[in-house]
Amino acid sequence: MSYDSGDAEDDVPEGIALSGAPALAPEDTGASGLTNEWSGTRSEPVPVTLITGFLGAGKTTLVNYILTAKHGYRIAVICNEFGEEVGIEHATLQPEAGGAQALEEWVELANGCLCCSVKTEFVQALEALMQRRSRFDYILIETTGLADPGPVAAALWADAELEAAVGLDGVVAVADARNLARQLAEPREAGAVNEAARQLAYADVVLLNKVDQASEGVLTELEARIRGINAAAALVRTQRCRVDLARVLHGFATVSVRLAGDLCLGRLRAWLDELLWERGPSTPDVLRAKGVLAVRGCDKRHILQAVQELYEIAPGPPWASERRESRVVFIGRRLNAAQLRPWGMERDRVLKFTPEQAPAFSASPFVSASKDLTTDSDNAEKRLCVRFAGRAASHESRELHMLRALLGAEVHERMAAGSEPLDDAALRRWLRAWRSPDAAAAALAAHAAWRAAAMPAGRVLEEDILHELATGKAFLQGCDARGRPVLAVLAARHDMGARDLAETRRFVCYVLDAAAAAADAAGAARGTDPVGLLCLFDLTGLRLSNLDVKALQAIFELLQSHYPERLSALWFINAPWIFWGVWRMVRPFIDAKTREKIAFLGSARAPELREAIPASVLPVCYGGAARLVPVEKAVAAARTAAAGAGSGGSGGGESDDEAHGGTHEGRLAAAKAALRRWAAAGWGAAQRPLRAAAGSRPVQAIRSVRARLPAWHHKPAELAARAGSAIASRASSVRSALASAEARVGEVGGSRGTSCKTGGGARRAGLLRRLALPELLLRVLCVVAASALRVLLAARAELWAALKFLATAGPALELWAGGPLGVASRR
Ligand SMILES: Nc1nc2c(ncn2[C@@H]2O[C@H](COP(=O)(O)OP(=O)(O)OP(=O)(O)O)[C@@H](O)[C@H]2O)c(=O)[nH]1
Repeated sequence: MSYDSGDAEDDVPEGIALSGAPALAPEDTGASGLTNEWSGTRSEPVPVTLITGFLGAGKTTLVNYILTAKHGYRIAVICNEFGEEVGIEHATLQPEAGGAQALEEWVELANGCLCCSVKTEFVQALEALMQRRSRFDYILIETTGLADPGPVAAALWADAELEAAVGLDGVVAVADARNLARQLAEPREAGAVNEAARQLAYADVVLLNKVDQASEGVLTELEARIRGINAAAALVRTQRCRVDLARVLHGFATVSVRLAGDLCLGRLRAWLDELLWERGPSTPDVLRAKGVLAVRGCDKRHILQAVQELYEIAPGPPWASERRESRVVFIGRRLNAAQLRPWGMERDRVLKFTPEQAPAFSASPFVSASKDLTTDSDNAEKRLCVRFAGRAASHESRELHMLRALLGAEVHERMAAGSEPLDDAALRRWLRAWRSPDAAAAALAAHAAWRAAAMPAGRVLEEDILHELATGKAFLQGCDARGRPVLAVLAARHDMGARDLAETRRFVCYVLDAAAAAADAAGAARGTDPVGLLCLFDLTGLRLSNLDVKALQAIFELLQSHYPERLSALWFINAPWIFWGVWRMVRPFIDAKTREKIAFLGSARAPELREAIPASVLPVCYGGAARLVPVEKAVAAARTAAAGAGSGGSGGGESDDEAHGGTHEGRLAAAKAALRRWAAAGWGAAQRPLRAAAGSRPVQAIRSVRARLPAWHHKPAELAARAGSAIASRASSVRSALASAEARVGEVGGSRGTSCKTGGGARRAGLLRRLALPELLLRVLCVVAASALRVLLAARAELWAALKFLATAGPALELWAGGPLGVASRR
């Protein structure tokens, strides 16, 4: 559809839409109800409709129907057959019924399924087809009954050239009313979702076909099941796939609009907001708009770029001597004269449209997003985002849909129980990490099972990570300039000899859960998806005893398997030379995507830190003004805030100290804190004497101490102040345990024989501790060895000369000595 300009531009009334594709008269509207609005301009993308459906559902019947209906399109069909039956589909076309009149190209792909084994051939076939682009207006792809439409649709985006040449117009799933229930019930291996469900999940339109073969009751039931799998798809009952083709083939139209004179930018924006955001079944569906604008009071041209709902208006080069006018091309569906004319014909509407007339739009967050983008016209990254956001969004929503359909109710329940509800943002993270709905669904199911087993309480309890918390090595600050929660880890406070790897893993989960919750809260406050976290892994003062390959591997393994896309950046700070050996061992276990997020900063005062993190969040040790916030304190504060919000603020006031102070529990806990203080050298050291003191029930004794140590044990100052009186009053048993433990410490000393650890672990720990002591010596030795090597290398020329001299002087010396040297010397 287009509006023609006539011959002379000057004859054109101001604001009339001009040029474009040859128009079809209303009579060209076929019985199908479809109006051909395809402009035929060669550079525009060809719409592609993917027809999917289980075996025998009626896909070929639909293709036949489309080819024989009156719609004016010239159609290319790519047909995928399974096995060797090439030619059968083509033969089933019905020329006697006027069939194939619209058929311009027929490509068959055989010996495999489009979504897997012949994907490459599919892309090649499509590319070859595009060489003959002028012969057709539309492409239909009929998949095999077993194909998964996801990978086929994704293949259209596989290659930049193809992406520009074709556009996925829609996915149509044909469902067989007679057999669908049975097809959906077919079990698949390892809980996989069967093909029929996949096809429905991916569809934009579902044709519930063969309605003549099912009762009304069955049809209603099937409709409910289809809605359960894909509520967003249009659902149409059909017999022999006879459907209003406007619901299946949409087609794109191109309308060019020209407007002489200057535009008021604010009012144009208001109009665009309405056009792009207020979409309805009968309003224009603009997929793309681009053009040049003459803006009132500005000597520069303005460039309009719009992709689906997002648009950008950026200043371009200045106007020269040519006439100032605006020209815009709209590409989309349902672009007709009546609805697009306001922009062109009713210039008054654009020019006289007051901002008050559009209050609904100004409240829209998207409007402000658009405005943000327009203010930063030089930002190429943003512009790129705008350009591709629309297409990416539709692809992603399709995949989200699929992922939701693939996940069972059990996974949803488990995730909710594990304090990880599967909202859209969470699903998007898993999709981005695993790249396909299938892989994401499998990973999510495994994750939900892991989390249910690892955290039966739904979260890591502080009492299960007491030793790790006591080290005081993890801190959760506020958010950086990009809204990323900042996590700081002081690696020098990690003691490999004293840690228990299982507890360290729990601790990592605790910290990541806290950071993830902070990211979610920040996202919710902004009204956007949460962003990832920025982790500062500070290696300042690292010693051999802090080097823990397994713990580092555990961090990356957990991040990759259970916290996908939660990490935005990981900055190692001040890595000393001893770290590089460990890094070399850990690096192969880190996937490429995570590796890209890692950077090494040479100093705690690196400017990157101050650039990325506001001073109010950046700890003092990195040049900021903030205090380090221990992660458990951040968690407690978040919980108090949540409890306050939940109970109107009444329940959040009581601190842990107050809760425990004065009670038996409080005093006992204080006594344990004294134990902790006494055993400040590490939990491992505390366990040994305690075990000895507890006599025959060491495990129970240790458990009871661990269980009773409250989360607030990390406040040594307060606890130490109370410990004396508490021990004196009620906790006599603990005191005696302490006394005997202290006595025992003298006897046992560093005895490894009484360690709670397994023999191998304890020996390693002891070895490392011993290694840690002569660390300086080791460093000196290394330096000496390196210097010696350097001297040897530098003196190699002299050495070589000396050897040559010996070789030549040897015979002379022999002569002088009266025989071989050896003989001479023996004599
Ligand atoms: N009764 C009835 N039969 C139908 C209907 N639609 C299609 N059929 C018949 O169902 C059979 C299978 O239809 P096709 O269009 O070949 O199905 P298909 O999905 O292409 O089959 P495959 O290519 O094998 O996956 C044919 O005999 C059609 O005539 C319908 O609405 N009612």
